[in-house]
Amino acid sequence: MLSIRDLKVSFESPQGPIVPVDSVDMDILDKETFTIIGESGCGKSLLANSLLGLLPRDAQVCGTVHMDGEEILSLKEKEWRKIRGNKIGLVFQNPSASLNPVFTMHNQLYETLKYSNKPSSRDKMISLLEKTGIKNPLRRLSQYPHQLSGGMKQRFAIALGIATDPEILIADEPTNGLDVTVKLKIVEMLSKLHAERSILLITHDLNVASNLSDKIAVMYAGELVEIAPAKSFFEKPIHPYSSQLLASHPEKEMIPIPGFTPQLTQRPHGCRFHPRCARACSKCKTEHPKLEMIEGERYVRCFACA
Ligand SMILES: Nc1ncnc2c1ncn2[C@@H]1O[C@H](COP(=O)(O)OP(=O)(O)OP(=O)(O)O)[C@@H](O)[C@H]1O
Ligand code: NI
Repeated sequence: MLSIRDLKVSFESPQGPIVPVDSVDMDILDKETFTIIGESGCGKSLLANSLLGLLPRDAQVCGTVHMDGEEILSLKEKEWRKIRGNKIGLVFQNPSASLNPVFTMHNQLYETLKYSNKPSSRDKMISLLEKTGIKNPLRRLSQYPHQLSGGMKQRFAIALGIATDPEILIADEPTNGLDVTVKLKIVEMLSKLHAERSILLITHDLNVASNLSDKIAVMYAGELVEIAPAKSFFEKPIHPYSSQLLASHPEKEMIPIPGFTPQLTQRPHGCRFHPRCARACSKCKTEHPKLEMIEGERYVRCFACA
């Protein structure tokens, strides 16, 4: 459904070009929940935003993204607007900041639907709110963002994301900052939506990832280092970074990964993870591994594992 090849996002910097997203290859299938995990700053949000034509002005992007056979990366802004919302929906990372405080829920939904030429009847709006688990939808429609709790705002942000019935929904940290009970409810609601469309989910939360995903991609220093079906990934992560990331989780052994993620201007030669990797050999210090298929459906970027 969405096929990404050799996607790169780069910027000019005083120290020369930096490449926060580097040579990403991945496919998101129909009705699949594809989740990207990885430490802060590894390039997850820039990757997601490049699929929406929402990169900062000074970003340079290359590679290809095909959606249902059509290349979308090279589209002009006017054409992007037709895709954004209609074919690709977005749940903003921070609903408190993205919801307009002077508009009621009704107005915001109305604008979103009108913008993409979708019917904006009250019944349609009520069913969207019901679908995202918002109780008393009729009363809620006349309220303003400040009258809603954090969890309710997040539900509403998801309602806006799916309002135009996109084929794929991109949700960047949809449970960030929510308390545990609210988070669980949002996860439950997202898993219901999952049957209807593809979802690209970005999260730091490994519980959320394991509950919702069909596939997991692990990103490190701008590159995907592992792609695997979620079940086999959590049973047996293969890339050393993946295993260390899982082990560093508070609910697991909580063993921190030694060292730091490299700065964008000082990425190590060879495998980008080698300075932090317990299994690194001399080849890892000099040669750059490719993402290779090792078992059906599993891809790993590692000399020690391939
Ligand atoms: N406009 C920009 N100009 C230069 N560098 C940028 C720009 N936007 C982001 N970056 C850099 O690109 C890297 C990746 O950023 P990105 O926001 O994609 O990370 P992330 O994986 O989503 O992190 P987080 O988990 O904290 O949200 C970061 O090091 C960031 O500093
Ligand atoms: Ni991010």
